[in-house]
Amino acid sequence: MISIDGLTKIFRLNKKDITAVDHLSLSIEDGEIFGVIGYSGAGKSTFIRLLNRLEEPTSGKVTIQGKEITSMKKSELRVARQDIGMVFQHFNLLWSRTVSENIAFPLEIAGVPAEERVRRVKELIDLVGLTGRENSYPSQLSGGQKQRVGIARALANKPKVLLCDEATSALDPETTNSILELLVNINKKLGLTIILITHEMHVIRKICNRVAVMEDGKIVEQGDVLNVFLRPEQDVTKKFVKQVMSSSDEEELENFLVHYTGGKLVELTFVGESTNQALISTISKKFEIEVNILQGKITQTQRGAYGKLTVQLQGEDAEIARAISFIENETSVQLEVIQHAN
Ligand SMILES: Nc1ncnc2c1ncn2[C@@H]1O[C@H](COP(=O)(O)OP(=O)(O)OP(=O)(O)O)[C@@H](O)[C@H]1O
Repeated sequence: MISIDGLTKIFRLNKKDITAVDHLSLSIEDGEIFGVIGYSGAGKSTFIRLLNRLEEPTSGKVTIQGKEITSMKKSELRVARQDIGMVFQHFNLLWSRTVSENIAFPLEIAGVPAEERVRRVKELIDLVGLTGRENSYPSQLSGGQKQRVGIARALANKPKVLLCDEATSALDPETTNSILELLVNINKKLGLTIILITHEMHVIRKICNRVAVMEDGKIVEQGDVLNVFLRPEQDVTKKFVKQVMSSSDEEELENFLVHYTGGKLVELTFVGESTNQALISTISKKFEIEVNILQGKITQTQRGAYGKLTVQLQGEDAEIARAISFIENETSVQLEVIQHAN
């Protein structure tokens, strides 16, 4: 659907070159929700703006649906952009226009006849859940409602691709969730390909199929969301995964581990299918051991569930060893012995 090849953007500021995006190559499939995550300054905003040439690349190629965006003349680009909707962090609404008029704006520019515009605007208002607010002005709306207008406007010309530039960063956690749900619905209902950039791993966890991690203008790691959660390779990725999986409780637990004496402490990692296995009850029935759950968290991603459980296995050494060997060899749950308790 989208292929990005050697994309580079160098800004010149006070006679110094700043490479915001550095020979970036990526390929995005039709109908997926693809997330790009990185810390501030990694080059995410520049990257997403290069895709529809809101920012002109220094070099490299962007091809969307077989059409090379980067070689288009301005007039061709104007037409191609109707297939690429964009949602912004700060909504970018027209403050003197009502909700309906904001959504109708791109239709006016595309020369859609008035009658069809009215019909299409109504459809979009229903789709994003703004029925009843048609004649409100942006200043009368909550942040979440403003973003719904932003999304409806981006969808007006029935694009094939939706670019989301930190679309939920200005929203509180609850509103963020409702906007993320809306994006998933739109993706499913319309089969739209969505590329989003964010600095929050929760956003990636909740809605993305695949993720790329960006640092210093480059993609340093990418893959299926579950795989990246399970086996983060780069330090930056590990930090992002921690955003989702660890809590202050977990750090606290480390200090308390010394108090759990006897047996073995193990960390179990459940991914996808394995989260459905009744592992704890199975091993406590099958072996002469006791299983003491110390801490755990299971979280959902678009690719399945992912979770970690810290448990203490108590009993005879040989029996514990048998239980560990059973988990390692006969289940798909991953096990790591944390420490041999005193
Ligand atoms: N118009 C510009 N002129 C000069 N430098 C720029 C410009 N836009 C971005 N940069 C620089 O490019 C680098 C990447 O910025 P960019 O905004 O793309 O990162 P980001 O990952 O989106 O971070 P943030 O989330 O803080 O916006 C930064 O060093 C930034 O200062």
